[in-house]
Amino acid sequence: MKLLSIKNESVVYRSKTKNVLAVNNVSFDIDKQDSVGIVGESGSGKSTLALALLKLLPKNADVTGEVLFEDKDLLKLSTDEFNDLRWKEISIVFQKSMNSLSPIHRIGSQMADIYTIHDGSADSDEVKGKIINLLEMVNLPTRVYTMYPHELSGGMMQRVSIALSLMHNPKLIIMDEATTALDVITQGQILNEIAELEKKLKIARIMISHDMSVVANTCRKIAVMYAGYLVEFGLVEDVILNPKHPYTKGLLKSFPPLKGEKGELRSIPGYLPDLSIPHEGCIFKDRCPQKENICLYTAPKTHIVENGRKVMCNFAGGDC
Ligand SMILES: Nc1ncnc2c1ncn2[C@@H]1O[C@H](COP(=O)(O)OP(=O)(O)OP(=O)(O)O)[C@@H](O)[C@H]1O
Repeated sequence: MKLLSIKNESVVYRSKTKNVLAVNNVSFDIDKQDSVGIVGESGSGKSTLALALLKLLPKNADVTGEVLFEDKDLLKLSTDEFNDLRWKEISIVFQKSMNSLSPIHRIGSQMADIYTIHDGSADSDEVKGKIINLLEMVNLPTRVYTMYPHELSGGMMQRVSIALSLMHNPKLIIMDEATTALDVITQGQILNEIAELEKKLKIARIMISHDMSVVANTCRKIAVMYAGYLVEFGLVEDVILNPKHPYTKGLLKSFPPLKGEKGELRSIPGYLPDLSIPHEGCIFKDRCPQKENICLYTAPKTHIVENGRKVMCNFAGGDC
């Protein structure tokens, strides 16, 4: 059953000197309890896409399209209507979410304050019980309740951020590079915990990551973004085992393989194009090892190939 449907979402950052088309006509759906990882190199529009869903973009960003969450178009909600929904229905964890906490107040009291903003009816014992339960859920000891932010390690801090995001039982959680800054062991532990919590709490997840292997190991579907476009979307096993877009193929070669022999890693030559300059033909043409003349002048359509998989390439074939 569909939870979120992103339809033709575009985001332009406007300034006096230029307009940056950071997200270009992106569409995909997320089912209830589904998990979608968004990958792509730095500057490809991953965070902009996700922040637009939560109305967290700066004022110079113009968002168009539709974002249907259940039946509500998030882009049309008033600020009050949206504030009601944020944390209760959709929440987000950033790489450094904990930086927004006060260094001079204990974790427990800050979590309680955040809890009561959205549910003023709960009494203080009830709130404390709920918070200690949340801390346990993310494998933190009860003593964290009385600790200050500076007393926690990076992994503990991200666990507190995850506990905060789960506070009001959201249906969707967005993780924007939430475990990137952690060491590999802590990252692995937290990702496993998240997978278990999702099953238990029936939550869907959007996971933004530079790291293909993190997405491959923790998500059911993958969305590959390049220069603001969704160039490939599908089930992780389909996309990883049989990538169809040349950018996805390049991206996969630049990460160690998940299984089997470790081959030579190759980065994709060239750079992202300047997103403030209109382009002709395929956006990936300057870096594409498979380009043909058609790619120089014809913008590729998004083809639907199999299992709801989408590929935006002139040579993807299938129905469009
Ligand atoms: N506030 C802003 N004003 C103008 N341009 C912006 C703004 N924020 C982002 N951009 C531009 O939008 C494009 C997409 O940026 P975005 O941060 O969404 O990419 P990303 O894939 O999430 O990158 P990263 O992985 O580095 O976070 C980039 O060209 C970026 O320079």
